[in-house]
Amino acid sequence: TGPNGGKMHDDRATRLKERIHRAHEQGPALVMGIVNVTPDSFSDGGRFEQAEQAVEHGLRLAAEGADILDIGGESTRPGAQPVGIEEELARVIPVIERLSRQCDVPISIDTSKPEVMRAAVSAGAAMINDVNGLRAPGAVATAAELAVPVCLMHMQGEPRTMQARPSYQDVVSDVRDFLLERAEVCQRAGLDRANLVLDPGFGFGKTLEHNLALLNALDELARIGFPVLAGLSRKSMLGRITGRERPDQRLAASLAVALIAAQKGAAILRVHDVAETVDVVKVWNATREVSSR
Ligand SMILES: Nc1nc2ncc(COP(=O)(O)OP(=O)(O)O)nc2c(=O)[nH]1
Repeated sequence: TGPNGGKMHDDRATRLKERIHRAHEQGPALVMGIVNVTPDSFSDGGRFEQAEQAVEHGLRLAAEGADILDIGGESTRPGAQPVGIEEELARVIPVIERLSRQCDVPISIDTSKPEVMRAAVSAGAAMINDVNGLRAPGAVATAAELAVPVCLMHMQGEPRTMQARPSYQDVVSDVRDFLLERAEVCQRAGLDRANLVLDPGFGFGKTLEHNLALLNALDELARIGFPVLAGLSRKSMLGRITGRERPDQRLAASLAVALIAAQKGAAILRVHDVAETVDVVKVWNATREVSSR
């Protein structure tokens, strides 16, 4: 990207950082729409069809009111197999390039690989979302160099094995300590504290009880001093509670936990169902304004 390209990214990243902090300090929560560019997320079209469908999906979520679009090329579902760098780049970069040109909703790259972070920001992404908390070699240095908002998420183990036997001394304090330690490491490496977002990682090495304890303690996490991102949408924990086997049957449960997370001070809600979640946040926000008059 030329100098102005870089400038554009900086502006988008700076504006996004400010919006995240406003959501953290005074609400309402921002809605982050999920755009998965993984073979299992679309009908078995080829590479081009996949990118087309992902761009269309992103544009639809933007039209529904998404404040951020989270683009991911590697499934992190329990049991998921890792994806190589070239494959991940081939999936997400074309989508980010097209989306960042066709709509002005800021884009977040959902990746743990430094090379993908760099290429995605060059292609127009304004945020990094790392389920691995920047623990890959070179990830912290790369994020420091890119200087965009970064979500640090807690995961116990790795997607392939994390749900085998999750165990904690005390899940809330263990997760909080991990996130604070990652935030410390990032700040020591030169990341701007104002760019850091923390995420307890619902479903990432947690039993249902662990997930519910973390949801109940979300206000405690939100008081640590960093904006909090909550990713609960359609997750299997909701299936356990409601008996809804299929993710697309979990809209009501997803909206319930989105409201709970918003009320507990989450700054960003990462969801599949953008239009519905935007309405939930609007209704909640309207009641807040009345009470403050
Ligand atoms: N920051 C953050 N990023 C995430 N990325 C992927 C998934 C995986 O969610 P899953 O339902 O397995 O798949 P997806 O939501 O990508 O369809 N969850 C999170 C999360 O909770 N927080």
